[in-house]
This record gives sequence, structure tokens and C-alpha cells, in this order.
Amino acid sequence: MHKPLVWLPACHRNLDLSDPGGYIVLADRYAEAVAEMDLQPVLFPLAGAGDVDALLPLVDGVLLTGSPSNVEATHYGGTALPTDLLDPRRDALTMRLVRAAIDSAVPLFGVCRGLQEINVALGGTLHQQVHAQEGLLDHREPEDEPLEVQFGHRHEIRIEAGSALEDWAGGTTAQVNSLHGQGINRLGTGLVAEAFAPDGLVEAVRVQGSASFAYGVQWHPEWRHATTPFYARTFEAFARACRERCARRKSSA
Ligand SMILES: N[C@@H](CCC(=O)NCCCC(=O)O)C(=O)O
Repeated sequence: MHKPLVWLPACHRNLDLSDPGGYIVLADRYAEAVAEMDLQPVLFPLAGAGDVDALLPLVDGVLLTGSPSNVEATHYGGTALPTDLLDPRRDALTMRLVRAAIDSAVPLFGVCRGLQEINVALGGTLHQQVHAQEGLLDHREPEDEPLEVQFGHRHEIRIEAGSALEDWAGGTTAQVNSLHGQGINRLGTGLVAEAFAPDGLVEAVRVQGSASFAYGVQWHPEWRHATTPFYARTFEAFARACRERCARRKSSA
């Protein structure tokens, strides 16, 4: 019997290697976090939007990872900045996958870029440079510091009382890391903001009325999740939803 399968859409990059070809990449800490929850991470390397209907029924959850690339602004009526690192193939897949996962009640969890993808797929918009917006903070990581510092707690969030996030955090405030230049501007249709940074930026969303787990967070709960109770409980809630779907799939097979 296999473990519940979690689809992690990969990124497409031209790595700085002597081989000029493109690469399909996935940061290992997302796959490790999934595996540590006793779930099986899976990749469908060349899957595009047209493959979603065939592949989604095979999996028990979808984790949209963070990535240095930005969702291309054309997906929300803007124009990409000349400095943007883009990944049109990932965009094309995830814009379809978000809607399909919600419609099919497949557990969906978006981290950082993943949260932004959920928002854009549901018709929302992004600030292309949060730090350039009057009144908003700089949410980017200190790039020259070691990873431990980059992923260290950076600011507080305020969590809506009565939300599942409050349960996972053990209260209505928590400390989180912060490694992003973009952020939610207008919320997508059907999204409820459940956590906010001190400058008011939306830090977490829930899909209202979703038949399964459907959340996005702007921070990185995969980082040191085993030793950070808030992050661990968030991942555990996603994992539980994946296990439940897996059990349902097996019993109806
Ligand atoms: N590029 C977007 C999304 C930020 C993001 O997902 N960062 C994660 C970086 C580390 C990783 O690869 O997981 C933005 O800047 O807002």
C-alpha cells in the first residue's frame, strides 16, 4: 500500500551549469517536509494545464511550493517587471490546478509563491514590489545572511480569532519568517484573509466553503517545522486532510 500522494508542481529553471538545457527543480525541503509527515511527494515533470484533469484524481493533496520566480503579472492584468524571474510553465499549470483542486476537494496548501498563485488563480492581484508600496514593510529576506538567518522569524502576524490558524498557532499572534518581494493586493474571489503582517499585508488565506483543506500562507512553515509547533500543526492539518482523501479513494476503489 502506498502512502498518500502529494503533488508538488516543479519549477523550470536554466541553472548556471555547463549544460545549457533547462531543468525541472523542486527545493528539497518541501519534499522532505511532506515525507516527514508520512506522505509521498510526487512530481509530474512535464505536466501542463491540459494534464490536470487526468492527474489530479491520482493524488491526495497538492502543495504549491515557494520559489524565487514571480507569478507573471499578465495573469492579473499587469505587466512583468524587467527584473522579474518568471516561470511561465509553472504559472500555466498552477493557474488551472488551483481551481481544479478546489473543485475536486483535493487538499490544497500554498506556501509563499503558492499563496500568491492561489490568489491570482482566483482572480486576485499582487503587489509586484511590496517594499515599494507606501506604508508597507520590506518583506524580503536578508539575502547575504546564512539560511538560518534568512528563514528566521522576521515579524509578528495577527491571526483572526476563531480560525483554524488560531488553533495551529495556539493564539491570535505568532512569529513567522518572511522571504518574499510580492504580496497580495486584491484578494481573489472566495478567499478569506486569516492573518496579517503589522503593515496590514495579507499573510494567510482560506478558500471559503472549500470541501477540503484549502489554505495559503505567505511564510514558510516547511522550514524547521518539526521544532516549530505552529508550523508543525499547520503541516499536520494538511497531512490529515491528505490521509482522509487517500482513505476515501482506497475505499471507493
Ligand atoms: N518570488 C515570489 C515568491 C517568494 C517565494 O516563494 N520565496 C521562496 C524563496 C525560497 C524558496 O525557493 O522556497 C516573491 O518574491 O514574492
